[in-house]
Amino acid sequence: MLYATTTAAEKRANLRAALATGELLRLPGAFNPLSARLIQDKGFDGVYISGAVISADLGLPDIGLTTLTEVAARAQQISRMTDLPSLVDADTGFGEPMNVARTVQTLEDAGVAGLHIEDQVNPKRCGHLDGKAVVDSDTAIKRIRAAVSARRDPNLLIMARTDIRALDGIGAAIDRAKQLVDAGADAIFPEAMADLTEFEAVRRAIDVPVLANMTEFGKSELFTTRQLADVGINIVIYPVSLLRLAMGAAERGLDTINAEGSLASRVPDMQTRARLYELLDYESYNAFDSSVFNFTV
Ligand SMILES: C[C@](O)(C(=O)O)[C@H](CC(=O)O)C(=O)O
Ligand SMILES: [Mg+2]
Repeated sequence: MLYATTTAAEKRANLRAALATGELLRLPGAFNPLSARLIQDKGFDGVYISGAVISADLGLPDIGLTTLTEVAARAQQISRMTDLPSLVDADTGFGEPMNVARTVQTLEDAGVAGLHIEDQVNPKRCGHLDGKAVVDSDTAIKRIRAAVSARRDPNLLIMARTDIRALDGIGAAIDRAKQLVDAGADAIFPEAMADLTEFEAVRRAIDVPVLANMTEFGKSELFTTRQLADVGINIVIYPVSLLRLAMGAAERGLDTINAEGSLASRVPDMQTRARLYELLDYESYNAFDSSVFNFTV
């Protein structure tokens, strides 16, 4: 009832332990706190909190318009609704290295299990679009050093994302990944890999966990969990997927009202009231106060 019973410290320790098994962890993007409950209910290993989704949710493009305060507030709302560890997208860290340090502490306070900081210049953009620019190695390294030195819980996972592949190729991505690991990154997010062999090359070059971003309509093919596990990937995210699915269904529903004058034909596609209440754990509220759940669905 009300929120997760697992503490943030336990979730971070759990994420570390899960990564240590070497198994591929699957983290769908929770587009709201309720969807985090669904992700947990379906047996996934964690939730991803996407910057693209937080922006889109506000009706904004993913070009660095959201603030640390907004991202932390959403990360907290989502994280507290699940016992699973959450991994949040901290974009470029919201400023200079000192801002990165403050970002890490703020997101740590929000209860996330991990976060990633990327090496794009500000204003950033989606990693799967053309026209990106990245900062030099020195700046990228400073961001990660600042992030690592700022955390208070040593289990908070600091992941470094590099966007350099799209600009300078896979060789540069591997070099940068190594530098970021040397700077203290606990894991690497190589963005916009062209194919599986590139994921494999990054995997071979470093010995910390590697994340694969299976975002749709992007630069990477949508590999299966089997394919990713076979090349040694440790975390796969589906960052915007649930939002895309939900918005696709919403569009079709609105078209149906326009075309048919009713949503009756769409009811079979909908989550039922009973299932929603199950996810909300409505019954526990009734156990707390028996006047709450005195009806049938
Ligand atoms: C992972 C990502 O950073 C995100 O914000 O979810 C995006 C996803 C997307 O826009 O498809 C990304 O830059 O890849
Ligand atoms: Mg992002």
